[in-house]
Amino acid sequence: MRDLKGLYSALLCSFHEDGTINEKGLRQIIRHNIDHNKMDGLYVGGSTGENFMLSTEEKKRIFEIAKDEAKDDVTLIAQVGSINLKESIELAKFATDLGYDALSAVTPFYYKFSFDEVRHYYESIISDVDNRMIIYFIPFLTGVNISIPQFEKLFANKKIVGVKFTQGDFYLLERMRKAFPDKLIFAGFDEMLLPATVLGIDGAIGSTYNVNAARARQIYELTRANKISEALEVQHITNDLITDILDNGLYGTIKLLLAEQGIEAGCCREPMKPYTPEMRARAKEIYKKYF
Ligand SMILES: CC(=O)N[C@H](C=O)[C@@H](O)[C@H](O)[C@H](O)CO
Ligand SMILES: CC(=O)C(=O)O
Repeated sequence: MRDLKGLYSALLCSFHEDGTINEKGLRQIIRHNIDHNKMDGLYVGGSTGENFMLSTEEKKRIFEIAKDEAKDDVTLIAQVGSINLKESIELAKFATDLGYDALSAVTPFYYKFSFDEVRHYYESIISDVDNRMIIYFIPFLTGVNISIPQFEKLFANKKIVGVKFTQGDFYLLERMRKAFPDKLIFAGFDEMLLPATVLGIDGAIGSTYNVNAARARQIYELTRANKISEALEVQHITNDLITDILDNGLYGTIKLLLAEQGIEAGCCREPMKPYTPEMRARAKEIYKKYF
């Protein structure tokens, strides 16, 4: 079984202007992450992949393309979560059959599900597949919080091997690290890679690594080598960049930055808005400033 630790790009998906998947562009983004960015893995079908706006068939197609392009070059995690549990179960089987190294599922969102319902959801997704599950914990978008005792109940299932922790609460992160030394914790906020690394994460999964991989690698390795002030210099530049990206529209700007490097990263999926001339111009300025 493949070691899941390391740095992952949350894979973007390239779309044509009419919203259909641009397969050529998607393959280019995948290759760029492997060959140029030297990522340890790809997190496929996450928020960054605009997954929650796609049909089941489109989600499957993206899992297929990513596996076909990446082969066994890097670790592949398939995000299969959705509030349609039947769909999640189907996608978990599909990705496992394709040979994905692990699964991940966002906490079920929109309705105020009880913890028992959340637990049932995870147990159902993995019960019939021979694969590992990483909980996708992102309370600022889902509104779903999980306490340490609740994580303990989820982690009692040996197939649930870790969590993608997209949360800025470092007290909770420290408590998680102490409580679950044998589970994998992946940091989900690229802005806070340095402090999360100090607290002993096993890796990180992020959208900005699609373009800012070299700096992310430096932050991660310098921090692990206890060269904190050097790492902080790189985190400062990174956070200037991330602030500029967020200000101009997160996923669209990352795609426009990839386009500057000759990659057909395409558009975002509606209801995300099409690029305006101002947004394109600003992305060019950001590219010149940081790359
Ligand atoms: C919602 C979302 O995209 N979260 C990502 C990972 O969890 C992050 O990589 C952020 O995009 C990034 O840290 C910028 O805020
Ligand atoms: C990590 C992240 O952004 C994702 O879920 O795609």
